[in-house]
Amino acid sequence: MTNFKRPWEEDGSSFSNVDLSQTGPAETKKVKLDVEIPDTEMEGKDVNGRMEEVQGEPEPGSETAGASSLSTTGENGRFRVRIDNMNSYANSKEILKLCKKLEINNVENCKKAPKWEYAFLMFKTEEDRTDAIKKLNGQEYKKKILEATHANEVQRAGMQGMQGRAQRDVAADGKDDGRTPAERLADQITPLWKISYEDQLKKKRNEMRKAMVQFREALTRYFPKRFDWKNATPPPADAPILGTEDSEAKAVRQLTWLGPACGSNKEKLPCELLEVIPSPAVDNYRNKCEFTFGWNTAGEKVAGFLCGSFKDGVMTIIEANVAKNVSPAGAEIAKSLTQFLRDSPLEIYDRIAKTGFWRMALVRTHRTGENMVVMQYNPTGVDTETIAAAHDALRAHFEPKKDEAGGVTTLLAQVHDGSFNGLPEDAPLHIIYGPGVVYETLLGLRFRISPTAFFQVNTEATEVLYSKVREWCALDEVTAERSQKLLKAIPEGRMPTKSVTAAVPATTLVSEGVDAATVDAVAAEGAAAAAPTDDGDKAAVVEVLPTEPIPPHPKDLSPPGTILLDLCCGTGTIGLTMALHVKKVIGVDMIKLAITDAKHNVELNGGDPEGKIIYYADKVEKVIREIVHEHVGVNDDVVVVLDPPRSGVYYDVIRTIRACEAVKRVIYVACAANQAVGNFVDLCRPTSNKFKGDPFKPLRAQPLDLFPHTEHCELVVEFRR
Ligand SMILES: C[S@@+](CC[C@H](N)C(=O)[O-])C[C@H]1O[C@@H](n2cnc3c(N)ncnc32)[C@H](O)[C@@H]1O
Repeated sequence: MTNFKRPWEEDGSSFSNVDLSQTGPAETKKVKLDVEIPDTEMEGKDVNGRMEEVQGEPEPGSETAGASSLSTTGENGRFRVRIDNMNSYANSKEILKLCKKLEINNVENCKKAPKWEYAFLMFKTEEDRTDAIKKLNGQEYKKKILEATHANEVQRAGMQGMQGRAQRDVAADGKDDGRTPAERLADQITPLWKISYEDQLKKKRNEMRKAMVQFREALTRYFPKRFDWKNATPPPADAPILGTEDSEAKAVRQLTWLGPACGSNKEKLPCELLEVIPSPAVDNYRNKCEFTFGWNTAGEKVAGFLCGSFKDGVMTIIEANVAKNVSPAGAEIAKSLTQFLRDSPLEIYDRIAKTGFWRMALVRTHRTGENMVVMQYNPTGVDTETIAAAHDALRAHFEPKKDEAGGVTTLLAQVHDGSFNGLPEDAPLHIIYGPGVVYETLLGLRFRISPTAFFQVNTEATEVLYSKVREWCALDEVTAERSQKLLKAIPEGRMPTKSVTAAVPATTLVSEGVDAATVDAVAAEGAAAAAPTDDGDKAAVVEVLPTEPIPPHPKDLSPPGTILLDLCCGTGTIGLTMALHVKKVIGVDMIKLAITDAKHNVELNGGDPEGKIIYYADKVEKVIREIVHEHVGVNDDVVVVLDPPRSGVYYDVIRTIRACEAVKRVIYVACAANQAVGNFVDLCRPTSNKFKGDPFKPLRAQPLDLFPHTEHCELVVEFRR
């Protein structure tokens, strides 16, 4: 049993985006965005909330596409050449070498992403560009004949650069494949829009299955080579460990559950993967959108979605109402924003030239009828009077209709001169009118949402998600288990045949470290759980002899109830929907405004007279140890709900969870299952110096569709140990 390697050591490549444990925090990684909707807070952010750096082609339809794009023309003094029929494996270095060989001078820059079959060269002068085209056109390179042309020209016609290019390019590009710009947008932001919802769900389940296969494969790599894990019988839980155990022996002992687990379902997955729960709302479900400002194909100012990608040289803004997932209220507000932009004397911001004023808007629309707009502008070079006038114009445009259906109930402005094309958490916000926040209801509770706080974008589906999480936290089960223990401890023969209320004298339960109040509370809880619900008067009171102490259940040593660690809690939604059923809720989120909301939400929903709800506004990896140390007793029952951003949590969070013996259940809510596999593996890998504590096992996995028409799917996995 030598040469044992951990999965991540063997082959980083196949798990490059899940190996949080070996490469350090995801914050250091560059992750290519793989989503279509650009505007969920954590979309595009790493576990530390910073923007992920996009490699290669920018996110289609996203703000990033515009931001990182190069000019398709002589913008900013650049004259561009497009080279087609390029071998997709060629890289920019090689192309620059070719230029040198062909004596093409003054190449300013070369742009070529791995899969592109074309490249762009940039020159300072028209002369250099013409010379390059002459030399490159018809040249054989890597067994292909190159075609070099002027990159698309722009007739600016008085427009800002990028949008002017967009107008022309979309028209030109649309001819290529016959799609209208609206269809292109739909393909970008709702790529599954053409297939039936039923087929979308099948496709999503298949993606979830693939992630679970990855998970299984990663686990099997801990076994010794040629170990027949599929047919091995797991050792009994209480089997003694003989002598010292090397890592492979440990893997065999701790992971052999995998064979029977895979054998128990026809897909051979480490646990049952349930069918996808559909979203109650299939269209118009988004309660939040970010609208980009620019020009449409007719050259008119518009607030909508950035369509196309830099790779195709296509950028334009498409009206929001063409997107299937935008709410009607959101589309109406986008229309109103469009009108505002057309009336405004201030220019739209040009991401290439970095000039202009109006940048983008965040729009939140809620079932409560409350709608928020955050209008972002670039203050550079604009005097204070003009800015004050811009605020006044905004107020004058939106406030009169604020009380009408679909009206903007609160309007804010964000000042932002940086290059990040979203709503930065730290850029100043001014409330122009209204409370500066909106409210939403979930499972009968009310939640306040600040502009930069995370809130799930599909409210109806979120209720389904949270109900599932609550169900799998099994809080009732813990109560029932505890009362079962109490009942079992009642001597045989004295057990009544009917349901009983176990009234346990405090003295019978007292054991080391347990005070009488705790014992009474445990007994009361057991009694309540065991009491008949339909036929109260049949309850018999059973007396337990003080001479026959009830063996303490580990959980009974602590005050009754469960501690819920709501890690990455946002505005506190998950924790608060369960607060009544637990003895403590500890929520953590790195966005300060989200935690301010969470605290406010506690008050909004009846307060916290017992002081059992505690929040940390910090990165979970920073505070998890402190939380465990401060709040968790060795015999507590702790359930962790982990709902991190796409890239998962830093592996140290998983290490701490594992090392805390009181954590018996982890409910992992993954918004990108394939990227959560690293965390899944770290929860379940055999015990080691790095990952102390018993491993968890996955019990079941439930996909839920929160994003119809897109490729995203939420996956809830229940882990226990
Ligand atoms: C997918 S959201 C879930 C939020 C919440 N559970 C909900 O359902 O609304 C992920 C949350 O993780 C937070 N987050 C991201 N990285 C974090 C980190 N390193 N530490 C703590 N919170 C983090 C984000 O601010 C965001 O609120």
